[in-house]
Amino acid sequence: MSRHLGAKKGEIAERVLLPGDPLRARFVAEHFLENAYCYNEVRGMYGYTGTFKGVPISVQGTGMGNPSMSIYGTELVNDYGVKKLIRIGTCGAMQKDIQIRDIILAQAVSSDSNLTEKIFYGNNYAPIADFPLLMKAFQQAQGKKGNVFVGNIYNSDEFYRETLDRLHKFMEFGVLGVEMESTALYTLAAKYGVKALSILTVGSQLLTNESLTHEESEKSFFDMVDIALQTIIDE
Ligand SMILES: O=P(O)(O)O[C@H]1O[C@H](CO)[C@@H](O)[C@H]1O
Ligand SMILES: O=c1cc[nH]c(=O)[nH]1
Repeated sequence: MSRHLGAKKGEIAERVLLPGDPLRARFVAEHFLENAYCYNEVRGMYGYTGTFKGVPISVQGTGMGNPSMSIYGTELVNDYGVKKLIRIGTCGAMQKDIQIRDIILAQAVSSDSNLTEKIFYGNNYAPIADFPLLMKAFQQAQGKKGNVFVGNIYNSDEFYRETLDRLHKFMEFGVLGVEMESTALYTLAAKYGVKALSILTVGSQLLTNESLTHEESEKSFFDMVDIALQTIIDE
C-alpha cells in the first residue's frame, strides 16, 4: 500500500490509463478490460486491473488538477513500478475548427500553474509527451470517425475564471485545448524516466459555449479509450 492507494504490491500493471474521474476508471474496467478487479477504493479514487488483448492494464482515477495527478502519478511510479501512463481526459476546445468529441493529443503543455517554476528554481520548463506513444496514438486515431489534433495544450489551475483574457492569448498562439493535469503528468514522467501521454476528448467548446452533459460525455469516450489501449499495449 502507498499513502493514497490501497493496492498490494503487484496488483497494479506497468501500463496504466489515467482518467480524472474515478467513475470513468470503472467504465473502462467494465467495458474494455477482461477479468478486471478493483484494487483501490481509498478516497473513492477507484483503480482497477485487468487485461486487454492478454496484456495486463490498470486504470486509475487521478482526480482533478495538477496536485491530485501528482500524488497518484508519483505513487504509481515510485511505489508500484508503473512505466507507461496515458491520461484519458476531457478538455475544452480553444480553436474554432475543433469540435465536441474530437480528440486532442497533447504534444506539449503550456500552463498557468507554477508547479514547474517551483521545481526549476523559477525557470521555465516545457513538459512534452513521450514521442513513441504520441506517434502510435496518432496512427491509431486515423481509423476513427472524429478528427484528431496534435499540438500544444493549455494546463490550468482554474476551471472557473474571472476572465477569458489569458485563454484568448493562448488561442492566438494556436493552443488547442484546456485541461488541468498534464503539466504534473509530463513533468513527473520526465523526473522518473517513464513514458507519458495525454489523450483528451473535447467535452466543451470555449468559443461557442457548447458542451456535453456529464452523461453525454461519459458515452463519448470509446474512441479515446480504444486509442489509448491499442497504444499502451504496443509501446
Ligand atoms: O475529465 P478529466 O479527466 O477530469 O479532465 C478535465 O475535467 C476536469 C474539469 O471538469 C479537469 O480534471 C479537467 O482536466
Ligand atoms: O479543464 C477544463 C476542461 C474543460 N473546460 C475547461 O474550461 N477546462
